[in-house]
Amino acid sequence: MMAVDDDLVRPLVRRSVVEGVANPQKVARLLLGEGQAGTQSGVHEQIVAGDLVKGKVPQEGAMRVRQARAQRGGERGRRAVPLGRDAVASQRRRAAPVEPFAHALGIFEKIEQRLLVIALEEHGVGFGLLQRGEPVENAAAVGAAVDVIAEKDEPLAGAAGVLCGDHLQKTIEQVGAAVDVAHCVKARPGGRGGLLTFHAEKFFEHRFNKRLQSFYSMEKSGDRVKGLPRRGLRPNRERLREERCMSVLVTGGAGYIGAHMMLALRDAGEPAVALDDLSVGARWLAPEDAPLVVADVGDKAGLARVFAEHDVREVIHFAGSTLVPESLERPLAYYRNNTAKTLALIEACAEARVDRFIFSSTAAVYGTPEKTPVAETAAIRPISPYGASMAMSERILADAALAHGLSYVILRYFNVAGADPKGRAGEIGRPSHLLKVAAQIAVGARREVLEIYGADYPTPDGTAIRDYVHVSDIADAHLSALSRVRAGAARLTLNVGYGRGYSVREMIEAVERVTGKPLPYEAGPRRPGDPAQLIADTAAIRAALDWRPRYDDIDFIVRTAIDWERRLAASRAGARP
Ligand SMILES: O=c1ccn([C@@H]2O[C@H](COP(=O)(O)OP(=O)(O)O[C@H]3O[C@H](CO)[C@@H](O)[C@H](O)[C@H]3O)[C@@H](O)[C@H]2O)c(=O)[nH]1
Repeated sequence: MMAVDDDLVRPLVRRSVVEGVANPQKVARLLLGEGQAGTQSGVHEQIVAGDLVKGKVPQEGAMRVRQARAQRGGERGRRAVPLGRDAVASQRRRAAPVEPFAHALGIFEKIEQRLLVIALEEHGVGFGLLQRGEPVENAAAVGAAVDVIAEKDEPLAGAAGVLCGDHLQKTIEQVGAAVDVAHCVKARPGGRGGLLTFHAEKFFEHRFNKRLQSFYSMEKSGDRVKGLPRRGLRPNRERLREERCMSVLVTGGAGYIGAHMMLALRDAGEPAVALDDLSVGARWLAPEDAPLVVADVGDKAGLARVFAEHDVREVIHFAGSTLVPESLERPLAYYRNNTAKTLALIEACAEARVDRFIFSSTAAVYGTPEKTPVAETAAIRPISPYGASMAMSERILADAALAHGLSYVILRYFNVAGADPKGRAGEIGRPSHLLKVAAQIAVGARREVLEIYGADYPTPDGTAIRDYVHVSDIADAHLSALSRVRAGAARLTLNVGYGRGYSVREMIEAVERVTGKPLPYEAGPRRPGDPAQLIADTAAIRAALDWRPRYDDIDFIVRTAIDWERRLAASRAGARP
């Protein structure tokens, strides 16, 4: 592998077209037409020239380049193979502008290479290939996002992966730990010598829209897509490029679900900014490498500043109060935090250029549904101030969307539970959620006995049934919703659940299975505001979004909650677990 000359790389990167071709012989083969078709010779010439300047191109490779150019003839052929920096510079000056173009080298199968190229072009993504150990700063000039891809089976120091925004200052070596490994089927991050195998399908799934994904699967299965040229779809590049530079605003980004959302966005290579007043969340819960604005979500002037400063066009709104029993004690706080502040946020969006909105709502808007599983078409009859405050916010958003051209997805989620499987985030404090309380008792962080709120419900074992959804799946649903609003105008309200429920007793049994210890509990009276049963009808979300839950396994959910609680218990109060 050869190092690419910085002076050469920088201007090329600035044009979003770096071909850090590792091996000049490969370049030669490409120019000879033996490799991937469709090369942009301007780029290759410059890179080859750069390699030649360093005197590292094997004679054979240089010869073949010469031959190739000679065969093509023309002026470019005649001035091929410059031998000094001046020649490189002059060639660089004369080189015609080139289209974004890339070779994925060895990471992808051929078909994937081509599709990757199409995808990157499609999305106007600044794209570059850097050498092992090459500082990523060389690519920083591209702007908001750079995809860095190294060769297959290359040591982790030249890791394969997706980088963006804040990672740009890191070298590829450092990136070994920082790189998104979510889309890698095999990864040993954090150390030298590991291998990352890039999982192209996952990459496409998360990064690109449905249309492209289906194109990808059809191409992969060998089908031709009728009416589409083989080199793909012609997008509005300007718009796509613009989108790549924006940040997604995550309100409540230092809270339980918001922090998972920030992680999911980072894992997907999406620049994001968190906004949180830290009343419930904590600074250390939000990813360290993402900006966190400490502000009130109802402060319109503050929001306008954040929108402008971070070029926000999309908002994912989590900030608010979420505890059913607390809402009965402090209803006005719930209407202020959840309804009035959401109104202020939507007003600020309407006044700015923010036109895509994902709203985290709740199954509590259904109250006690007549039918279970409950579909989105069911009557909205909340039985707690919490549910009512969120139902009002939903209505405000829907009305504002019609009048102000907002595109939105409302996600009504059922019982969020568990913690990040990698242990990076989880629920903190002493909220009243069943699994949180049970996990705290199980690890000794709470001394009391778990109280079952009602054992006389009309359910098989008498205890209330809920549809528990892993928090990372909730975050993924938001990512899918984001893709959906980007794909075109959307006004969708969708349940987020797995479509099956567990009773309180079944949850206790799951905790006992995972810990291998009995959990002390006793049955008490019903808790006001609790319906007997809440299970999602998931048909709508499965049809509307490309959301595929990854953690639909109650023992896994419980295990992540227990692991998180153990981390918290082991750390000193307030310290990062
Ligand atoms: O110590 C406890 C805590 C809870 N429960 C029961 O466990 C079930 C789940 O309760 P909890 O975890 O407090 O969640 P919910 O009250 O169902 O509300 C959650 O689920 C809603 C959607 O279903 C979300 O909107 C809310 O934000 C979220 O708090 C309910 O039947 C509770 O009565 C107990 O029996 N003992």
